[in-house]
Amino acid sequence: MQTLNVALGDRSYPIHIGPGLLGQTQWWDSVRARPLRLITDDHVARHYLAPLRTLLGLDEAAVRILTAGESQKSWEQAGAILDWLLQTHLPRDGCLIALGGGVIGDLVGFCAAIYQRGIDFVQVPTTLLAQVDSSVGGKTGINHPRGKNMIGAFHQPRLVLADTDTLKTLPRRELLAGIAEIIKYGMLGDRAFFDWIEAQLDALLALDAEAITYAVHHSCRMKAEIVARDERESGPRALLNLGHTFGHAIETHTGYGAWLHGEAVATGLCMAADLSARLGWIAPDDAQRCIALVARAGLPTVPPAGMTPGDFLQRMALDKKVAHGKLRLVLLRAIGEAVVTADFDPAKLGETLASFCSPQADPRVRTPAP
Ligand SMILES: NC(=O)c1ccc[n+]([C@@H]2O[C@H](COP(=O)([O-])OP(=O)(O)OC[C@H]3O[C@@H](n4cnc5c(N)ncnc54)[C@H](O)[C@@H]3O)[C@@H](O)[C@H]2O)c1
Ligand SMILES: O=C(O)C(=O)C[C@@H](O)[C@H](O)[C@H](O)COP(=O)(O)O
Ligand SMILES: [Zn+2]
Repeated sequence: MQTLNVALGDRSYPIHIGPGLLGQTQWWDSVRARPLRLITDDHVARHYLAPLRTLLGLDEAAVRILTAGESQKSWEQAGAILDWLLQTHLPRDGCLIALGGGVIGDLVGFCAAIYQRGIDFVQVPTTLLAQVDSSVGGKTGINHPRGKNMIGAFHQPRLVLADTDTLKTLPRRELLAGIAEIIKYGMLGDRAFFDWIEAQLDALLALDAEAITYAVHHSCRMKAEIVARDERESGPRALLNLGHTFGHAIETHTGYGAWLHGEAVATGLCMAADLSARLGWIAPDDAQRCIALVARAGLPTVPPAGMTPGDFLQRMALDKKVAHGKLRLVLLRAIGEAVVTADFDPAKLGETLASFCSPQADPRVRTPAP
């Protein structure tokens, strides 16, 4: 078991990572005595709800089980949860538990941020993506038909409990989605980690315990350091958005759910690498290396059929990183060195979009299963 700390003064919190944590009581000492409400989804509940309920002594009325899926990150679902919290009289010193993937974490975290102007919550991430990324850092929110995560709040959890054993029941497609965010960390800030992912990809795909624990720990360490420096994304935190301006455009275009977040980010990473090479900032071979790693991981490397450069530009214009009317992108100066910049030739962006949206997509293409 390993513990990291997200250093944010009096809002600092631990991230515990390791196998078997969900069966252990000691992690709950700081919240156990408080009024608790647990929210999860039906897939996760099947595997992990009963033992946690017993451990925490929660009765049925303290638990809410949602239908799994990205469409739950909505105003309607947030409203329903807030109604339920009021109906069940959760006081301000209560605490929410988000048991599940990034959808549950983002949605429950958002409800915690706004319920009675903010209450505590705990992240219990059960997907690889949530363990390496979404459970840490306090970005919470919901989607809008016009844009991904457009409504939300920064609200840090009190505790993150990442039981790596839960990944054993994760569907393979969801495992791959998590690997996309792991590749992102290597590309944006740590070339040695990128090399490690290339070397250990088969071990990660086989859920080798040592490789998975290292990947979760290293990713969380990178994210915790960035978040501690720039909690509200006024600077370097935007590096964590590598691949996301393209990826979010795909998710919004496809209506949230047809493409998993990690799949859309995977394609976005390829597009960011390609554009960086077209700008002459990285060698074409390095861009190819990034795309090859994404493809080897069984992730898509081009956008959905029929999505046009115009579709991208329209969606990207609403990206949250737009400043003074200018699109800012996270691009590469090298593998392991990303920058956030508005200073790129838009014609080159057009070339990337045209090349990736081409109907004669290149043979690296792999689109996600329906
Ligand atoms: N807040 C952040 O910093 C941040 C970072 C990255 C992604 N996100 C958000 O996270 C969301 C994606 O999260 P996700 O990829 O975890 O998807 P998800 O929450 O939809 O979970 C994926 C699927 O796996 C199932 N599942 C979860 N854990 C399981 C387990 N252990 N065994 C079996 N099935 C399990 C879920 O029921 C669901 O069907 C997106 O909305 C994305 O925007 C947020
Ligand atoms: O924590 C961050 O900061 C990130 O950007 C992590 C991303 O992986 C994540 O998908 C995040 O939700 C994107 O945030 P957004 O502000 O671009 O909506
Ligand atoms: Zn992401």
